[in-house]
Amino acid sequence: MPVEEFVAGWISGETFFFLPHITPSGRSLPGDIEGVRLQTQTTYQGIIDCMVKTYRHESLLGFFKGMSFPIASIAVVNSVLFGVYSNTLLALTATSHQERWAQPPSYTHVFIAGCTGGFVQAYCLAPFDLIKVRLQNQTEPRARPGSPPPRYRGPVHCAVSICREDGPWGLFRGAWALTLRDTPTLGIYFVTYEWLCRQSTPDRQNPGAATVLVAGGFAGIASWAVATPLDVIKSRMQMGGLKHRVYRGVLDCMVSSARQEGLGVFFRGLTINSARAFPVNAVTFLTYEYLLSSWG
Ligand SMILES: C[N+](C)(C)CCCC[C@H](N)C(=O)O
Repeated sequence: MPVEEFVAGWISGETFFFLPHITPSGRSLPGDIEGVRLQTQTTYQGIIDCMVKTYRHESLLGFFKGMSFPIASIAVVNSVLFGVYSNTLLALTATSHQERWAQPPSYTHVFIAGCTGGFVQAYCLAPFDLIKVRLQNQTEPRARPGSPPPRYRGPVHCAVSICREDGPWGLFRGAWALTLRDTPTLGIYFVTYEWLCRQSTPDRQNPGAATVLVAGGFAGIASWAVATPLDVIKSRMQMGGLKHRVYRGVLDCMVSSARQEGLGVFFRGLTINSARAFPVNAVTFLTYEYLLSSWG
């Protein structure tokens, strides 16, 4: 099993976060917290309102809540996604990454490989994502003398508390919704990327850097656009049992959210998810392709 795809996925997942001087405010972290809060809480009127309130109550640090853990986990998860995707394509089409532009696989194969990568990565992502969502939903201001301490003191404390309260399986709360979100949408992710690259590149040639950036960015937007309804459900299921109500399952969560808040609930966080998806995925694909081609 070729491992360079896993390594390239590992590095490319992280690159975006190491470019703060190039994209000072483009780091995806603030956007991420707004998305999660808009989806799970009903006190915000929109992105701007959520940002203003977060800043007022929690200062700038509020925007970075729950992010140290995901940054560490992004490398692992991206490595699993790209590694499993590429090795599944290898199994289906008997072409290695280097041969793939010259002998392009069918879109069906790309879709199946993307779904497989998405399915496997969802289970690696589940505990990290749960901890992120739980920490991001803590709206208490930073600890002040005399004020009650927040429920979770940090990622490790959060993980330990969940294990203590719900057992180790508690870390996989919402994992099924996450799998439903990621399996088809990562198929769409790779199909969009391949399709856009092939549209703007002469037959059987490697795409240029600009093409990879644009195709990667739009692949991110397309997959987030389709994933947003299930992203809302996933975040709500992960918060179940805390201040929020417990749902009997994915369907129950969908029906009762729609009944109480209207169909618009499924599009909460869509704008912010798409805005962060473009730069993150443009850089991810560019780094991935660059690394694999330079390793020959
Ligand atoms: C499947 N889903 C849409 C959820 C994510 C697809 C893109 C993955 C990328 N690491 C990102 O964070 O944007």
